[in-house]
Amino acid sequence: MPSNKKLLILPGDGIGPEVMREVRRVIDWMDRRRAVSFEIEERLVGGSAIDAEGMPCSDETVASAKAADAVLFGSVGGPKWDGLPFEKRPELGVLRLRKDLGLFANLRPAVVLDPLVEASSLKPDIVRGVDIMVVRESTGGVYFGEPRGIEILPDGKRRGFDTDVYHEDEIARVARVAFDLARGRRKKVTSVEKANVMQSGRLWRAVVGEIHKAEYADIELENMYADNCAMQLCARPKQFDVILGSNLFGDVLSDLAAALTGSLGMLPSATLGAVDPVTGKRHALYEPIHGSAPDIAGKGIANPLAQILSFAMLLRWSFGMEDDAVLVENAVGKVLAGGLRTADIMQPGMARVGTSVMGEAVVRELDKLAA
Ligand SMILES: NC(=O)C1=CN([C@@H]2O[C@H](COP(=O)(O)OP(=O)(O)OC[C@H]3O[C@@H](n4cnc5c(N)ncnc54)[C@H](O)[C@@H]3O)[C@@H](O)[C@H]2O)C=CC1
Ligand SMILES: CC(C)CC(=O)C(=O)O
Ligand SMILES: [Mg+2]
Repeated sequence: MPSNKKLLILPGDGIGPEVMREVRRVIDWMDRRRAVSFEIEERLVGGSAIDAEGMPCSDETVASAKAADAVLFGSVGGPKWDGLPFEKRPELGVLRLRKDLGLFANLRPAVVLDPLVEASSLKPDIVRGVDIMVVRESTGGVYFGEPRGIEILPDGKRRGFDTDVYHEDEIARVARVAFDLARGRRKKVTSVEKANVMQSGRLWRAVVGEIHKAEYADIELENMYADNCAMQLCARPKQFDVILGSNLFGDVLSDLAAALTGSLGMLPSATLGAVDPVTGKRHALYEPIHGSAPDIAGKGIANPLAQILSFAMLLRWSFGMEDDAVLVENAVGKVLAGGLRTADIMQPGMARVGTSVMGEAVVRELDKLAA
């Protein structure tokens, strides 16, 4: 008996709708071939929502996201909206969804797939076998802290300011997510901050240490300054298992980790809320870690694999469909092993393809794997 899963799809701007089109092929395949039926609603978000609805994320969209079993998100932003006042920018669409749905833990797996070892800008020996989970806090810190602004001083000069602020409970809950994940992996958490120069970083280190001591003595905890972590990610990435960081540090370090895998176009993510003790459900949003890539939007060359792998994370984390999540991941692996490459991961001797051909190839591999 097919079960209905409510899915809200928000393609967004730039390459968002282009890569989302390829995920729709995978969803259609799941609908056809597996015992699952997706009830899909699609809405605008980001710049396209500003143009049509006057705001980057309407109350109706937030309500739909809350009612859905999961949200699949593309990306927002672009030069067309760069001149808008700060409080009207497209990026506020995704920030609002994270905040209003309580999506505090952003899981960003950076896995170097064997066929792409040579696609990384780092030496093969350095990146082969890298498998890192970045856990980024995603509803607090400097992206949300008040006060913030740009003020004019008496001398006519401008002064810009933001506030990096964390309550200890915000640190504790995301730390538990990281430690729990590490328990199912290689049992190591590297917590990154700048405790040497930031008060919020001092609190971060203290709280993570307390949670570790009280609840996770079986896990190795390493504290590392964020700047050192950036260097270590390039020099010796295999030392890392789970990296835990604030909204800002997790954002920056996961883009860096993406470079190890070959491209930003390869990294999916899941942003999860707390499990409701009554219903056992949680809000969740799945998105690639990349943005709207205005430099390649409209050219049909964007890599859709991060978006497709985000759908695999959705199957795993929101719908408990582990086998199907692995099936999608294996299909992606097969396509790459077969030599197809979008421009961002192109290597000598491989076949360069566009966004649609890559999406079609994933569906063909799904057919073969499921035969
Ligand atoms: N969650 C979201 O919606 C995010 C939105 N943004 C927004 O996206 C816009 C562009 O930001 P950028 O800093 O340029 O970051 P970006 O991630 O959009 O692009 C950075 C570079 O990576 C390349 N790239 C990204 N995704 C790719 C893919 N799937 N296939 C091939 N190449 C890919 C781009 O072509 C570009 O050269 C901005 O408005 C930014 O605020 C940025 C990050 C996240
Ligand atoms: C709000 C986003 C544009 C921030 C970002 O870069 C991200 O979440 O990856
Ligand atoms: Mg980012």
